[in-house]
Amino acid sequence: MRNSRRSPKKANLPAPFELTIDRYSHDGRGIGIHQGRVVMVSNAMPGEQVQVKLEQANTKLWQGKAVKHFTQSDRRQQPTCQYYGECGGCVLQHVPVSDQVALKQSALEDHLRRNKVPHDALAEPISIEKVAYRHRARFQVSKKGEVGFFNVKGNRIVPISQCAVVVPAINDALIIVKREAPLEGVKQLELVIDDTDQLGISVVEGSGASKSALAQWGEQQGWVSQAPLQYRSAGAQTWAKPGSFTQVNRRVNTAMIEQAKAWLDLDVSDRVLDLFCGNGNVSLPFAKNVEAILGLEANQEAIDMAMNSEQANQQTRYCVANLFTSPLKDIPEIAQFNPTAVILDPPRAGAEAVVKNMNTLPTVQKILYISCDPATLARDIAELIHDKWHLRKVGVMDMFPHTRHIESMALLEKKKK
Ligand SMILES: C[S@@+](CC[C@H](N)C(=O)[O-])C[C@H]1O[C@@H](n2cnc3c(N)ncnc32)[C@H](O)[C@@H]1O
Repeated sequence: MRNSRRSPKKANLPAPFELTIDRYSHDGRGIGIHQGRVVMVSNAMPGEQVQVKLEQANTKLWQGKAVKHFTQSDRRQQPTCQYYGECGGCVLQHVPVSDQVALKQSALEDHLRRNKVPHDALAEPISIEKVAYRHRARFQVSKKGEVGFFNVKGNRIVPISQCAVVVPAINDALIIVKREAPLEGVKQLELVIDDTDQLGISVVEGSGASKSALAQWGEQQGWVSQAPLQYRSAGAQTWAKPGSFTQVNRRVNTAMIEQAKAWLDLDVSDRVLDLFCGNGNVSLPFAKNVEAILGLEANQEAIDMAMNSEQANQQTRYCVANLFTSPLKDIPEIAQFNPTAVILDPPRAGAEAVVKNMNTLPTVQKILYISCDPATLARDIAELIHDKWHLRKVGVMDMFPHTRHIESMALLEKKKK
C-alpha cells in the first residue's frame, strides 16, 4: 500500500515527455526539471533535449531513461561495448573519460560542500587505463547456465561473451568457462589473474557441490581456486586467494599507493596503523621505510595473507579486529602501539566509529583516508575537522572508468596548537 502511494505501478507512470538536461547527478545521470520535479535520466548529458520514459516516480523524484535524443551534446561519444544500455556495469560509456573524471570530481566536491568541509583545489586525479583494466571480475550465472552481468535495474542477468573492461586473459578464460565449466548450482563466480599471469577461479555464491566441482575443473585447466595468487605493487609483494578482495585495477592501485607514500611523507621514526588493511596492500609497501606497521582487519584469511608477504618482518604485525563494533581504545594490539600515522581504507559504509574515536590515539599526526564512497568520506572528514584535524589534500582516483563508482583519497593532519 505504502509503495503504491509513493511509487505508482508502471502502468500508472506518466507518459514519456520531452526534457532539457541541465546538469549531471552525482552518479553521472542527466538531471532536468519537469513541472517542478527533479528528473534523473540515464544516457542523457547536460545540454541535450531528450524524450524521457519514466521507470520510477515518487512525490520528490522521478527517474527514467532517455529513449530519444532530439539534440545531442557535442561531448557525447559512441559506446564501444555491445552491451551498453543493457548491462548495469559501464553505464557512463557515452561520456568521454575526461568528463567522467570531472563529474566524479564535482560529485566529491559537492559531498564536501554539503558536509561543510572547506578544501583547496582537488589534487590531480589518478586516471590511467580506460579499457581492459579489470584483473578480477565477478560474473552472475542464471538457472539456465548463462554467464553475464546484472542489467541496469539489477533484476535480470545479461549474458555476455566478452567484456571491454576486463583484461584479455579473463575474456579468454570466460569463453572456456561458458563452453566447458560445470555451472550447475553456481550463482556467481569470479575469474581473476595475478601479476605472474596465473589465473584463478572460484564460486562466490553457489552450492557446496558446485564449489568443489568448479575448483576441480579449474585445476584441470591449470587455474587455481584455493592456492593464493601473487601480486606486486609499489615494490611490495602480497597474496590473495581467488574470491578474496583485491584492488581490481592494478595500475591505478600502484599509482594510489605511490600517492599515499608521497602524501604521507613518512620516515623511519613513523609507526603506521593500517585500519581495514585487507591483505596489507596499502601498508606493506611502507615496511622498509617506517619503524613499525600494525594492520587491523575483520577477515582472518586476509590477515594470514598479509603475514605471509615477503615484506612482513619483525616490525609488521597484522591482526583480526572488527572495527565497526570495537572502540579503538579497546583493541589490545593498539594500546601499546602509539601510531604516528593512520591509513583508513574502509568499505562503502565508511569509518564513522573509528573517526569518532580518533582522539583516543593522541600520538597520531596524519590520517590517510582511501574511500570508495564520497558521501561517507565527506561525513567522516567533517567529524575529524570539527575536532583536531585539517584537510590537507583530497582528490579522486578513477579506479573504475565508465562505471558510477567514485574512489577518493584524502590526507588530514593534526592542527598545530
Ligand atoms: C576497501 S577494502 C580495503 C582493503 C585493503 N586496504 C586493500 O587495499 O586491499 C576494505 C576492507 O575492510 C574490511 N572490513 C569490512 N568490514 C570490516 C570491519 N567491520 N572491521 C574490520 N575490517 C572490515 C574488508 O574485509 C576489506 O578487506
